[in-house]
Amino acid sequence: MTTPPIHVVGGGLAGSEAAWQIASAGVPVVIHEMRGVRGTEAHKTDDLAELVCSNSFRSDDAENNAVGLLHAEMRLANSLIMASGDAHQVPAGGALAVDRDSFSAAVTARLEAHPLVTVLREEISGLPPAEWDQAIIATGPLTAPSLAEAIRAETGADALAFFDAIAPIVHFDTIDMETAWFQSRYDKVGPGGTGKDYVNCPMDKDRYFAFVQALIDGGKTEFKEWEGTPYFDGCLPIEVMAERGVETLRHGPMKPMGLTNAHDPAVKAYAVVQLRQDNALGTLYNMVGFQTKLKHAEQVRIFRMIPGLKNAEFARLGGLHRNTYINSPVLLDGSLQLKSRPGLRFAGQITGCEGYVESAAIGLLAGRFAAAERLGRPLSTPPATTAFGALLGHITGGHIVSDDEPGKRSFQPMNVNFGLFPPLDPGTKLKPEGFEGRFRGKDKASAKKRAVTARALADCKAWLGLEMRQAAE
Ligand SMILES: Cc1cc2nc3c(=O)[nH]c(=O)nc-3n(C[C@H](O)[C@H](O)[C@H](O)COP(=O)(O)OP(=O)(O)OC[C@H]3O[C@@H](n4cnc5c(N)ncnc54)[C@H](O)[C@@H]3O)c2cc1C
Repeated sequence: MTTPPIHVVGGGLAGSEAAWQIASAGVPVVIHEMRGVRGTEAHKTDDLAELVCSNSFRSDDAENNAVGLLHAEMRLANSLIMASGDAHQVPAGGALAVDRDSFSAAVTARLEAHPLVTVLREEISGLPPAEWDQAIIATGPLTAPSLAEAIRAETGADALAFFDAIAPIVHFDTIDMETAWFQSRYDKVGPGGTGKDYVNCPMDKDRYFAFVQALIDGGKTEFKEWEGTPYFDGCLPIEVMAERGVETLRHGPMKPMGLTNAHDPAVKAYAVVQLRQDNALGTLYNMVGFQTKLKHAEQVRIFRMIPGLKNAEFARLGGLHRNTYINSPVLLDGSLQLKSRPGLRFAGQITGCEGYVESAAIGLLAGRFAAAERLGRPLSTPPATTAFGALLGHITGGHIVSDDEPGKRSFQPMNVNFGLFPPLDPGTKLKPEGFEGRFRGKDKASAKKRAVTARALADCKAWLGLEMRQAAE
């Protein structure tokens, strides 16, 4: 009996990788890609896995950088995107940058040449039909409107964002807690909360005025034509609010009411910046209401003016652009399957990851999960200690829903970063063998990264080994 195919909708970074993984497992796959029949606002060619903007896969340093680690794990997992990236790289220092045309042409050629892969050029305008018992939707940030509408109808009105308003995210251990303090407004205790769920950074009047002026003067990123509708109600960029009047922010996201400075209760702050826990581990905090289209370097400069954030390191900077992504932590199970429609998976940026590499990595996982299911093998998910697992955890469950605004989604797209990984075991030896002299903060931070990446690669190899044994049984 022939194995029925798995259908992949969208032949971008995620869909191409998913299809490759499925075919490599010996299962037939059909890619349905609309380019060739209908274009998007950003793609320029009909090639699969087109890079719509930069040609960089970012750092290739697997020891010290989370995306470099993800590269390494993907190479271990027979990634087509990484193999093609490596084969078509151009000099870029420690980064992996590629010749975009030959990269996409190579991905297209490998897929088209594979005997188990069929590429159909067509737009899929509704959810997959019932006869596609196994399907993956990987239609990306620019999903065609009719399919987006069908997804919205299936998942509920609040479940699909069409516009991405992102606020910066800060590594908690870089916040100065001698200046900032934990407190929820009016000490309100929400479900699962403690009344101390926010980090608060106080400002006096002079600092506040200087900060508002810096926001107004700061360099902004211009909207591109395709970015269409400027803003959604309720997510105005912080600098646009600042331009509406010097007191606007103090009556909006920076209001000081219901907060008492734990370090100096007698002094009332003129304004307060709040940060909300962003992941279950408590290693990342997002700046509440600080969605912005300031240029990245300007964000770093201006947000470090905030007391308590002088030395802040950002896991992600803010931005505003059209995006289509689902509320994955609510809608998907741990194997990227839509809870309401078993057999239908999502992959790539539409799941709420961000970036070429992350999208391809989630495509890789969705492809492996779907193939395992088709072949009747047990589904094994990557350990949380790996970059694969950390990213999957972010998408399928690792975020916090706000206590103060019940029902409000707090899940936002993100690149892979060290804040998503579980902490090291307390006894982990960080000092290299034979290390003499002072082990300074900087040495410790790099040693920690190296320990996290070494653990990840070992656990990833063990996971892939287990999968191979299961395949052989
Ligand atoms: C303007 C812009 C600039 C970006 N710049 C960068 C950057 O510099 N670096 C970076 O890392 N990331 C960047 N990104 C994000 C990047 O696009 C994604 O991370 C990555 O391409 C997502 O991969 P994907 O496979 O999920 O989606 P895509 O690569 O977009 O692939 C989705 C595919 O689905 C197809 N499709 C859509 N709807 C349908 C349908 N109904 N039927 C059939 N096919 C359909 C599309 O034609 C497309 O080929 C940018 C995104 C945008 C929009």
